[in-house]
Amino acid sequence: MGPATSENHHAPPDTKKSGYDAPEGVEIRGRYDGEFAAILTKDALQFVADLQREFRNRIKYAMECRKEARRRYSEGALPGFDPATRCIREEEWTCAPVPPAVADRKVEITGPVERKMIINALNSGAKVFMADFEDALSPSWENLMRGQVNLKDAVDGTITFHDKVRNRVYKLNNQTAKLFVRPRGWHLPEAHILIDGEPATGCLVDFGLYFYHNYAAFRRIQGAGFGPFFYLPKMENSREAKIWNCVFEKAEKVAGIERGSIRATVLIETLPAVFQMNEILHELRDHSVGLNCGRWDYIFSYVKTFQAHPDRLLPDRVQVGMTQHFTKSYSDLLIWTCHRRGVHAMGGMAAQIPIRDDPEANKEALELVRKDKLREVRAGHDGTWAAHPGLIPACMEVFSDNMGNTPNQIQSMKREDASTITEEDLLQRPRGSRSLEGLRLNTRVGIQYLAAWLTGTGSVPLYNLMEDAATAEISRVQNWQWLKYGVELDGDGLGVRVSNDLFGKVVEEEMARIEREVGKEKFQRGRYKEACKIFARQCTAPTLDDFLTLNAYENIVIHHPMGSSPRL
Ligand SMILES: CC(=O)SCCNC(=O)CCNC(=O)[C@H](O)C(C)(C)COP(=O)(O)OP(=O)(O)OC[C@H]1O[C@@H](n2cnc3c(N)ncnc32)[C@H](O)[C@@H]1OP(=O)(O)O
Ligand SMILES: O=CC(=O)O
Ligand SMILES: [Mg+2]
Repeated sequence: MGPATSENHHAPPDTKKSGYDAPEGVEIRGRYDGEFAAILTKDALQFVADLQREFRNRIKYAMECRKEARRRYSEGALPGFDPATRCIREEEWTCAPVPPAVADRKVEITGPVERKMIINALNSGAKVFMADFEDALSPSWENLMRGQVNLKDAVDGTITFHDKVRNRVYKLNNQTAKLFVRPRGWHLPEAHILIDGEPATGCLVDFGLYFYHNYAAFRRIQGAGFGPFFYLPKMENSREAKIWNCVFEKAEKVAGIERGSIRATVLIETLPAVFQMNEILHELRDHSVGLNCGRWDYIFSYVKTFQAHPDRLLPDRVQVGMTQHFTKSYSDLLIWTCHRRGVHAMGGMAAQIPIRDDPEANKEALELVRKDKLREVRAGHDGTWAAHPGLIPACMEVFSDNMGNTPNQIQSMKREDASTITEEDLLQRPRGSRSLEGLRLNTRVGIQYLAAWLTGTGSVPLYNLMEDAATAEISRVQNWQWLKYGVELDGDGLGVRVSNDLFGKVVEEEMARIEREVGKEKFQRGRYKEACKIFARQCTAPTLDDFLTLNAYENIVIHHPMGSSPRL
């Protein structure tokens, strides 16, 4: 279901039509709901509009710079350290001290801003809950606005949920995880909110509404005078971090709270950003609580950055883990950089999740998670991510056993040995083989993920692994890369070359397999055919789409009143 199209994207605001009381120049095209109206107040929307108006040109310029960098990489240039910012990398400086409320971040659970999951995550025993508007959330109007309602109730401590089928009421424990919120990346628009006739920037909507409604309660209840806390995704350059820093400063000024109250952890999850870690921390030095190894988007970004480099093709997705030389170098350099600057170096997400119906497989999955966490804590990471509450005891045990009573390893694991890591280390080609089974799995996973995303679910269990937008991206771009360069699949001894014909056959067979696996009824009810069309188009596109979610976004936009869509 796509939006109806119209040329009328500079129409004046009409609050009578939308039902919302929007300020001058702001138009709401999303469905009216009384609960949403309590979030989309005139003052909150004015705050978002002020952010949009002040920063829109800088955001557009930053997105142009991304394109320009991509053009250079496609002409053969390699990403690397910027000679112009050498002094930032070489001089001694530190970020503002870590707020006591988040000194200990040994295990952080992540999940979409869904009501029951928020309660479960906050009660999970993790130190932090990263509430996600990005990789784990399908950004439909309903999900985004419900997410804001849920977060407000969570910060206020009043959130409850009644599971009518199981007659179970969920509410918060006395002790809960500290809340971090991850807004969308800079690239995603919010098509249901127009500001001066243009779709708003998605992350300014997520940040602005959440900050506006929650900063005071958060600082009182959660942050011990600091906060709110954020995770910032998918940045490529310190220029983008500087915009966030200015957004934070403006928000602090408007709210009348001390500069440096807001704190954020930046995900280093693009290849260009690994060369900018000092610069990113420097821009955010009064607002930083560290960096995080967003490994899945990082692998996706490796393919995207090298889309025109046939000598840098990825092996099967399952073979690209954190023990490859390029990913190990990235994690080691991140730890050294963060600890030198006095902030947390957070680990990332192992994709395994509990397997309920197979104790032996469950044991193996848990063992893989333990192994991954042991590698992280021994390397010097201060904490890690868990996708599921069932993994928290094991992750916590590994980190606690290896860190003793200290809340973090910022002082004890300096990792100065990592200072010798070079550009070559960070770019080294991943090793492994490619197989037809890899192509099949990418296809099966990509289509099923997209089908879930189109129906409003942004993170799903598939074949006993967590799949979200970042992991699905790897499936998509890997297929694209293999098709583009007609690679030979030699991993299973078949030696066939990937071609449009082969891919067409694989898509057909995998769709039949998906239908068998999910059942005819679910297959018919779901959006599998639509997902298949989008996924196949993305894999065979002559030029690589920047983001799966950006490309597919118009399929989840629903405007009210209908027939009045802006151009994205
Ligand atoms: C690359 C990245 O960006 S990683 C970060 C983004 N990705 C994520 O955050 C993924 C988060 N995890 C999830 O969404 C889910 O765990 C999935 C989709 C992987 C698995 O979901 P399911 O198979 O439905 O989980 P399962 O049925 O085992 O859930 C059991 C219980 O745990 C809860 N649960 C599962 N995962 C989470 C979570 N991450 N947070 C809170 N509660 C959770 C469920 O709500 C359910 O609760 P209930 O027993 O009260 O009903
Ligand atoms: O956001 C995390 C990632 O791995 O991507
Ligand atoms: Mg990510």
